[in-house]
Amino acid sequence: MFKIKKALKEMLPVAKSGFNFGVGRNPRPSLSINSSVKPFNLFPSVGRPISSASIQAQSTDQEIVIALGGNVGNRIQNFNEALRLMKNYGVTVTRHGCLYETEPTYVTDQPKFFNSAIRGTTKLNPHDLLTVLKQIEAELGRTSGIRYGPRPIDLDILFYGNLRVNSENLTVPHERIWERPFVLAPLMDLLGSSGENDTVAAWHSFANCKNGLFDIWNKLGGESSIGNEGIKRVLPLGDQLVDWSKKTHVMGILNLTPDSFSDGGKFLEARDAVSHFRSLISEGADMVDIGAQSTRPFAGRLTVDQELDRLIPVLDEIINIPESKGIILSVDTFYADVAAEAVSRGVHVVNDVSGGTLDPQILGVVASLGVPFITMHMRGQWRVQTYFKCGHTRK
Ligand SMILES: Nc1ncnc2c1ncn2[C@@H]1O[C@H](COP(=O)(O)OP(=O)(O)OP(=O)(O)O)[C@@H](O)[C@H]1O
Ligand SMILES: Nc1nc2c(c(=O)[nH]1)N=C(CO)CN2
Repeated sequence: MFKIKKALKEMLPVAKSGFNFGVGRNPRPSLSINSSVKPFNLFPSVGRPISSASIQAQSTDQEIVIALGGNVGNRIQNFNEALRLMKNYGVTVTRHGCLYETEPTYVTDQPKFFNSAIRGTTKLNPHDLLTVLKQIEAELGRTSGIRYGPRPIDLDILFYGNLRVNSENLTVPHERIWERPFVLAPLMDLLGSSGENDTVAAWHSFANCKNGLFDIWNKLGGESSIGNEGIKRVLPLGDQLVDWSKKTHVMGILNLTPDSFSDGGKFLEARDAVSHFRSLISEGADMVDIGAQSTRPFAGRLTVDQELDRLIPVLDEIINIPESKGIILSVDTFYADVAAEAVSRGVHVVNDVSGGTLDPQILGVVASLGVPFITMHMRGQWRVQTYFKCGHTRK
């Protein structure tokens, strides 16, 4: 009872004020969300149908999965905008699936789709969530077109807590999950290797197979179908769409440091560094990671300015040589300011050996730059990494 009251109290401000449609570049029409529970048929995955009293308990956070698809306009911009709006309107995104480029199904004479899925939590009830998703689709320019035809964005509710919903305008789990590789592939990215909690166990149970959703996915081809069957795992980097499923990509390392293990001191001069960059490319590197700060044990730490002084002259030369066209560049740094400067000069990826722990600004900065972030794990403090052996530390 306490939980229900608390949940209703938490929902009240939302219900009173509506969601913040005014935020962002364009003023948006306001949508008032009525948080009261609408009538719908509920059949919990296990056990008896839920009574209306317990329906209200769903206004506490529920775990949900939403599938995204779209094949009209700037697909990545539409996905990003849909995610931003979802967050604004009451969905907390907790996990992102990978991004897939997929051949159109059902109606095949239309452009390729982007597909992905997110896992999140929401206090919106299922029908209010559907209303919000329809509103976002409309805001992103979706108009009623042909069934299964082209659209800037399609947002489908795959799962809502452990509930089954069957109403005139909403069916959860989504009816066509089971036949769609473009839905199952990103859904797999959102699941742990086995049931993580009761809600995820319920999602598996909806599949009516011994190994739940994993069996359904494997029947449709599973991981080995990615890259072959009209479904590619992709990542937009600058103006390229990189297909990660086509082959193993090789990353070359360019250390602009005096003291790194393998090549310290060899490429301090810009001329030598650029020449090494060229030879990495000629030997088949698809990506080059450029770092000016040594993170080996006992290395002294450079300031932002010192790191930039080493990095920028080399970076500027590399960006301007023809060989760098089509090559993915990453900057190996743990400083937010170095990451921002490198990206402004054309670097595609930020690679942080400290996983965001040495400069707390870096995660927010990289998020606002909108570039991929490689998060590395470092054992213990930088200076003592080698002392972490078999779980013991030495002072
Ligand atoms: N789980 C669900 N998620 C989203 N919409 C749903 C769901 N269940 C039923 N619907 C209903 O389906 C209607 C049609 O949805 P939509 O226009 O997205 O169809 P579609 O994209 O052409 O096909 P599909 O939903 O199979 O991908 C929606 O207006 C909505 O009322
Ligand atoms: N590959 C792919 N094909 C589709 C998709 C989609 O998201 N991806 N959505 C459709 C409309 O629901 C119809 N066909």
